[in-house]
Amino acid sequence: MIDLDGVGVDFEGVRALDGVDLRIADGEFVTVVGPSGCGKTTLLRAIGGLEVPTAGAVRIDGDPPSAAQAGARLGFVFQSHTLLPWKSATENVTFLREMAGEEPKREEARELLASIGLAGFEDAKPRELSGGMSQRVAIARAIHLGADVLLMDEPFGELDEITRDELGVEIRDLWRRERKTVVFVTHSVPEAVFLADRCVVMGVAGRIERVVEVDLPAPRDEAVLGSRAFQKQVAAVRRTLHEHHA
Ligand SMILES: Nc1ncnc2c1ncn2[C@@H]1O[C@H](COP(=O)(O)OP(=O)(O)OP(=O)(O)O)[C@@H](O)[C@H]1O
Repeated sequence: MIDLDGVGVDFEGVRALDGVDLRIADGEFVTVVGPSGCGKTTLLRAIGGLEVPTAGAVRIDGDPPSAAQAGARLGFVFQSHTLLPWKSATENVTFLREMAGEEPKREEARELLASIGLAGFEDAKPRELSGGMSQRVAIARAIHLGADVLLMDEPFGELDEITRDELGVEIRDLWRRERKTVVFVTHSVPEAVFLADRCVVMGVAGRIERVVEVDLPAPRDEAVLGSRAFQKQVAAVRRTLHEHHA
């Protein structure tokens, strides 16, 4: 359980987050959407313990995020690729555990890569991988680390729309298989709705305006993107965003 209680973050006169209350249950997929500068990244960083709140508190299973981080329970996936260029895809997945002094589990890493569409690329170097493939490696790395909370900041932001849609379907599948808790920041309303159980809509000035329960079937494929139910949910989130973005 992730628990944010009255969380505020100030940066030299800028209020990036203001009185944020949010609870995320284990195994939930929550997306955070909102206009540029509304505090999405700051919210994610506060959950991950990378930003210390100036008001309120973040708890992960009752502990501060630093405790969850120390136990390698948090996995980060960011927009730009953070792979080591001289290591293969498999080595990029295993190296964080090796750094922690563990025996590398290469077979496990290879299987994980294959399960997210990288069969045949296990030995490829990052320069041989497309942007979408690199993000798959970064996701596999977070899972291999044993993280049970995945914090994702616009991980598909630099990808073309078709790759984004494909990765969206895959990340939902992976989430259903692995039962991780996912907090996923995005600018894209359709992406936020497609992926989420709940969609946190932020407005200006670092506030949560509304949390939308996404009422779509749990297994989701590309066909969902064209459904009326999906379009209705997207419209509802857009309305909330525009109401609070005068
Ligand atoms: N380290 C920092 N120092 C000063 N101001 C900051 C810092 N980080 C963020 N801010 C400010 O806090 C506010 C929220 O920023 P944040 O990056 O969380 O927004 P965001 O919604 O993620 O934006 P975007 O979608 O453009 O990435 C912005 O006004 C930003 O300029």
